[in-house]
Amino acid sequence: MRASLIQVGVDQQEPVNSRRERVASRVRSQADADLVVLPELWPVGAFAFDAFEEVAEALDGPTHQAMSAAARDAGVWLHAGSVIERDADGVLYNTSLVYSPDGERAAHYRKIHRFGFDKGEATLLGAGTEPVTVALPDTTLGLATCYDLRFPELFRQLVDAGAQTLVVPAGWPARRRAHWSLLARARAVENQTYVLACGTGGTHAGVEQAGHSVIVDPWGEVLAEAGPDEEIISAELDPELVGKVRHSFPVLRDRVLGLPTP
Ligand SMILES: O=C(O)CCC(=O)C(=O)O
Repeated sequence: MRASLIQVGVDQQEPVNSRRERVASRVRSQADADLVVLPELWPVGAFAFDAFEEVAEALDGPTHQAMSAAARDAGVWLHAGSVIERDADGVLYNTSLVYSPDGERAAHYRKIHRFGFDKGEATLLGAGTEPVTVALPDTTLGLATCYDLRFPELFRQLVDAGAQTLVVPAGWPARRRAHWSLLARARAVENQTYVLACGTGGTHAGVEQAGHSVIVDPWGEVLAEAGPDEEIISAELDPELVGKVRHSFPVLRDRVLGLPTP
């Protein structure tokens, strides 16, 4: 199973509509992949808070239209990264979208852990409340977004629900790049899963992005890693490797649950 991560360079000089078309054509260029992954909030930029209201869209909005068509044309499963979603009550969310190869939206996931402490996303957006897994023919995806990467309990919940490939779109800042790379590998090792961590490149809203998207296998080996700018990385995933690693080194079996509070 071939996975491609498109590390989109987000430049605010590029109009959102142009970026949508450009990214859709990059998705179409990956027709030899089974699964294509895009980053967090690539239409607007994860730190372009001032633009969130303006670009907010319904679940069937312009990004949905473009990504559904691109997935169908390429014949791939597409994790289309995330958009600023506006729901029927006017609440905004950071929402990831997943499409099947026939262009149907297979799932959406509203980011649970909002970043910014008392600023930015944490004050502008509503919080998701539901972990989401998506069954593909060869693997089950567990969905998380950017700051979620710091919360291992969410990933354990996804693994308990059957996730074998954890997908993490992000807009991670360059100044904490070491955390990004470390946590992506840690989530793979501790959960014995593939991790597909897809960030953005370039600089937007004055925040230099880490880039360095990475594909990690269930033993913690890095199969592919991007540099800082727009780039596509790919790797072959062996759907049987998750089971093999869990069988030969059965750490998950040794979990001790329900310990008393000290
Ligand atoms: O946790 C971090 O250091 C970065 C998180 C972030 O940028 C985000 O969730 O948008």
